[in-house]
Amino acid sequence: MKKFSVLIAGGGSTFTPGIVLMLLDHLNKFPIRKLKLYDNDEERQATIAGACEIILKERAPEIEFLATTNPEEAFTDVDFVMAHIRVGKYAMRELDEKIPLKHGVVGQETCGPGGIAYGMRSIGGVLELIDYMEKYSPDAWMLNYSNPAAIVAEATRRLRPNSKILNICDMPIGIEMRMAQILGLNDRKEMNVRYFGLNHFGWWTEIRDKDGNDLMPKLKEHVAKHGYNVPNSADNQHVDQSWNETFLKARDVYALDPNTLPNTYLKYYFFPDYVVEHSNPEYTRANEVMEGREKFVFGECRKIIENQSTEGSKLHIDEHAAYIVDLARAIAYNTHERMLLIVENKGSIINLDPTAMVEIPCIVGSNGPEPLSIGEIPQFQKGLMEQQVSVEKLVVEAWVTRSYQKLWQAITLSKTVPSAKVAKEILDDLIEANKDFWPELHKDDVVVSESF
Ligand SMILES: NC(=O)c1ccc[n+]([C@@H]2O[C@H](COP(=O)([O-])OP(=O)(O)OC[C@H]3O[C@@H](n4cnc5c(N)ncnc54)[C@H](O)[C@@H]3O)[C@@H](O)[C@H]2O)c1
Ligand SMILES: O=P(O)(O)OC[C@H]1O[C@H](O[C@H]2[C@H](O)[C@@H](O)[C@@H](O)O[C@@H]2CO)[C@H](O)[C@@H](O)[C@@H]1O
Ligand SMILES: [Mn+2]
Repeated sequence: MKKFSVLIAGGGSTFTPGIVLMLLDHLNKFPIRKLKLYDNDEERQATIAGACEIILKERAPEIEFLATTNPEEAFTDVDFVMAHIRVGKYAMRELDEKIPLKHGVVGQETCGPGGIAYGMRSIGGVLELIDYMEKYSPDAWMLNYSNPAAIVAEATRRLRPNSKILNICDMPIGIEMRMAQILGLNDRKEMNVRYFGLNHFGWWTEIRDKDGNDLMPKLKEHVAKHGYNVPNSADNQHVDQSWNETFLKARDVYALDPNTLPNTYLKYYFFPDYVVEHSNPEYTRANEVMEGREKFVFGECRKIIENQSTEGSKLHIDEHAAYIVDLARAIAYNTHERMLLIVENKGSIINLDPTAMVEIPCIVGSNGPEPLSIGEIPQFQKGLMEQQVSVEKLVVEAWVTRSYQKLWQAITLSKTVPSAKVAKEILDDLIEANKDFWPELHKDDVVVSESF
């Protein structure tokens, strides 16, 4: 069996140790000969890499390991790049969340103005990774889950149309694992799903068991009462109260269209007033993550390095992340696995822009994804999606043309923002905060108005 060389780009990520443990747990399905970590922050990556090296020595000493900040070393002789970078790190996530909130607008990592700000930072970072991959390992595939995946996907569609990048999100997987628990199934793979939308903006339209029985009625009954909250959840990723609130709020999101089951992220678009009322502008999700997951993961890695052993380590496998192995296997072994990916519409949704990047089921094989046909979508979703697709396209247009005007339009168009005036105030604050990361925007086409 061929063994693969894998590069994790964003090696210093809080998710890296969980993903490395997951890869080691799946070596029988996806054998690895070389595992490399790449990051542009040497110090941050060193802690994670120090621990990963010991984990590998203990569990799979035959795998060659390297951590580097040198792109040539990192990207040479690689079959798969697993990309999870966060340009600007948590310090910038905190501002993405707090700046809009200061203006009474949803402050969220990937939705609304925060997601737009993050997108303006991520585009350059992900393009850089693609260029390194194509230069040093032109046959490699990039499995990208760097956020905001919707904007990153639109940018790569437009600026690197022939690149071998697959954009994927684990939110539907996390929700499907909860659905399986609600239904009393052992595995989400016992369900066949139909789903359509954009990243962090979608709906399940059909869920059946392997015999074709409709599972939606039982799920709807649960979601109408409890959202996606499940007693004694096996989910070890979402212990924070804010996530439980998000899973519960899905019952109100569901009420908007009881024909479908929603992605949890829709709460930011349907109930922005509720979200703002329930946010603390001084303490957001970024603060929770910095005090929670980041401290925990880096603390555990330091202990492993200090003890030169993983004995007693509380780091756990990120079982959610097994979807990355499914995706790599689909490419490597032509498995034709059916997976939700973010791909160019190209007529899959008949009544939507063919160039929109949509999240839909695809059959994945060695040549990449073959999107399934979705057909016509209802007016409600069509209206919402057209608005959100336009936001995402305008952000990429703003980045490409360095246009303040386009970015102002993008923020104004977001369903989370009440007016062009508020959009402009948020934009001006975001520009100041992001001056080390965004391209400089020109105001050539901006008309100065004193009337608002
Ligand atoms: N698609 C999904 O469903 C999904 C799920 C979980 C996390 N994520 C994403 O994964 C990423 C990592 O999340 P995290 O919370 O662990 O963040 P993190 O800040 O802990 O890690 C990100 C790492 O990327 C590095 N980095 C930033 N810019 C870089 C560049 N240009 N080149 C190389 N490295 C760079 C940083 O130094 C940092 O070590 C984020 O983009 C997050 O949104 C996506
Ligand atoms: O607020 P965070 O950093 O905890 O989470 C933000 C991410 O949330 C989703 O990813 C979840 C995923 O749904 C779940 O299955 C598990 O793996 O944990 C992830 C992180 O908590 C979302 O899909 C990502 O895009 C977000 O970055
Ligand atoms: Mn996601």
